[in-house]
Amino acid sequence: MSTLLRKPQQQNIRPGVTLLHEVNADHSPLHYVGFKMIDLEPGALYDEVLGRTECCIVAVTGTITVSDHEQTFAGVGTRTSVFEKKPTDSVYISNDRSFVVTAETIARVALCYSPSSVQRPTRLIPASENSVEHRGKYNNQRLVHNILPDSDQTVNSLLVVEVITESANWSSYPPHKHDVDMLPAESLLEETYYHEIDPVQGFVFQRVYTDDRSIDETMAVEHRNVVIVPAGYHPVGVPDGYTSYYLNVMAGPKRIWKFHNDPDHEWILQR
Ligand SMILES: O=C(O)C[C@@H](O)[C@H](O)C(=O)CO
Repeated sequence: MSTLLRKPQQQNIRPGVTLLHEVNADHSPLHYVGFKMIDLEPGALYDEVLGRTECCIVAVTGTITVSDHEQTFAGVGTRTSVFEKKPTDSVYISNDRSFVVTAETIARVALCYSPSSVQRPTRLIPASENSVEHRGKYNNQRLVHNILPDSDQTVNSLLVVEVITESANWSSYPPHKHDVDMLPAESLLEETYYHEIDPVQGFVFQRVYTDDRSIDETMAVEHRNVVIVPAGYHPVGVPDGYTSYYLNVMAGPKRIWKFHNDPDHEWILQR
């Protein structure tokens, strides 16, 4: 049985609010990354008091209002499906603040957390600020929406990115890792993958493995599953006929994404 694959739970935590995933230091091997996925009915309300963690609230689908009790952002969210392949809006809330999310429509909301002690301003991250990249060639093509890339210096630890991989393509490939704090060669970043698949009965494969194979899990990942990457390489393969979406949350001791390709497979890039 996999220790890194999480299936969605259906826990009703407030009226109209369903918790699908909760990944934190109590329930996972991760120390720097926390993650929740919640589904909201129209009008439903989710609130939270942040301790020593910062939070990026991603309107994955639907439209929400987000308030930190000082500023309120209405109409947050741009799409009804992640497979519309356009960026969405997010809101950054710093540590030692509280927030409330209210659903204007049916909504899927990702809450991405990392430990933080220095307060930063609350910030709307509009879809228009996401840099969009088309990466890879041959059967290695994917579309990337950078929500909080390492070039954005307005937050303390969090890195957040969305990736859409077309049918019969690979992403996070050739396999790369970022699990050693050895800059400038490599940074240490833990990571979570929240997956969606179109159509929903599909699956993708994700392997998480280290050089010494102390971690080596190959998972059949279904719609709305989460994969935890405490360390190691973490490529994703998408079967023919299906499109993959995932939302990555990364954090570590230093806020820089410096990865190391698996030397056995780096030749892929030379073609
Ligand atoms: O380029 C990709 O295929 C996406 C990955 O880089 C993904 O965001 C990741 O693995 C981050 O470490």
